Amino acid sequence: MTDATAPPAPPPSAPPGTAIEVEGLSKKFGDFAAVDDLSFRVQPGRITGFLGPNGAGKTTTLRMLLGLIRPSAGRGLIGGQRYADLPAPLSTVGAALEATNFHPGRTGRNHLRVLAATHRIPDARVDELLELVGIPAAARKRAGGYSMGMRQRLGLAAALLGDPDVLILDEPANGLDPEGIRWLRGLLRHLAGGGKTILVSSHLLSEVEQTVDDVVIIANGQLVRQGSMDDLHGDPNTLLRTSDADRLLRMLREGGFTADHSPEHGPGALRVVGDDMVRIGDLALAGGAPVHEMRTLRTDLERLYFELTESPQHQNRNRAGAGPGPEGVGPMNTVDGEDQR
Ligand SMILES: Nc1ncnc2c1ncn2[C@@H]1O[C@H](COP(=O)(O)OP(=O)(O)OP(=O)(O)O)[C@@H](O)[C@H]1O
Repeated sequence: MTDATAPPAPPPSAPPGTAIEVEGLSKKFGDFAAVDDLSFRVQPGRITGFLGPNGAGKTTTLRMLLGLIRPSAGRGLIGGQRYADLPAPLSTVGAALEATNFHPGRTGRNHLRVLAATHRIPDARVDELLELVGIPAAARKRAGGYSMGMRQRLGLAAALLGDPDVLILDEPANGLDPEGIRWLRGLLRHLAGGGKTILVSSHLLSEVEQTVDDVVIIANGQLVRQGSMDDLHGDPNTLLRTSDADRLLRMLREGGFTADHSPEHGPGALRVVGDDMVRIGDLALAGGAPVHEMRTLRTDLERLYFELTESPQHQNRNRAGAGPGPEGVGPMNTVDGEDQR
């Protein structure tokens, strides 16, 4: 029987889950603004990469979100509340900030059991999590002998102990081998699929590129870009190579495509807006134009990331005057390249 006086159910479009909201967050250490008027939102059910070069202010931001240090201005909210005001922090937010803060003489399993006991979580949950993070046997050894990757896995298990709605992980892929990174990707995808809100920091876009749905990119404590990975990738184009470029270009335009010569890709190259290769290929075949190459052109994200975070405006304050960045990619490089896949 239904109660006619009951409040109506929330509309199905209301996003379930717990969002993270960062509003004008700042942190000064003396005169130094480690985080500077930073605002962004992290959506439930999605994995968000929190990206920025070393020293950009990622850890400081996460520490403020978790109430470990006090903001100089602004606030970080989890489900609309400051961390300190959460009635059930362990089941709201799980965090793994550093992979080193385990008692070296205690086994990983005991570490989790102690943590679990203080929150009346049964030991069975500990064993379940050790299975989940892939260290059921190793967790019976002392944590002091753990590799970085094992400490990361144990930290993740600790973060998941209270089955929280929100996961905040600082550089969780550090110390994991490629197989471990693939495993982590699968686990985070699974957790986000269950509605969890996941914020993962990294100083490498390439490390999280295949893992995250959204990105928040910061440099020198300030926001430089926020959006989905699709936004970051931009619209795909198609590169075509032919021995009869003028003719094929005419045919493509008559077929409704926006296209042009692309001399930077060599002789006979055409760039077509969009990636409808079936229609493009059919058009070329129908017109009898030989196609020697056809592939999708995408923004080179690694270059874009350096462009965003190392532009003259955002050049890393910790490396000012230190010359160009990794592999000679310096602030003067522009984002006109695409990857070759
Ligand atoms: N307690 C502190 N006192 C003074 N400066 C600090 C303090 N904590 C952090 N900083 C400085 O604030 C800046 C941001 O540091 P933070 O650790 O937040 O960067 P990060 O983006 O997490 O870098 P990384 O990727 O290297 O971990 C750095 O220049 C750092 O030296």
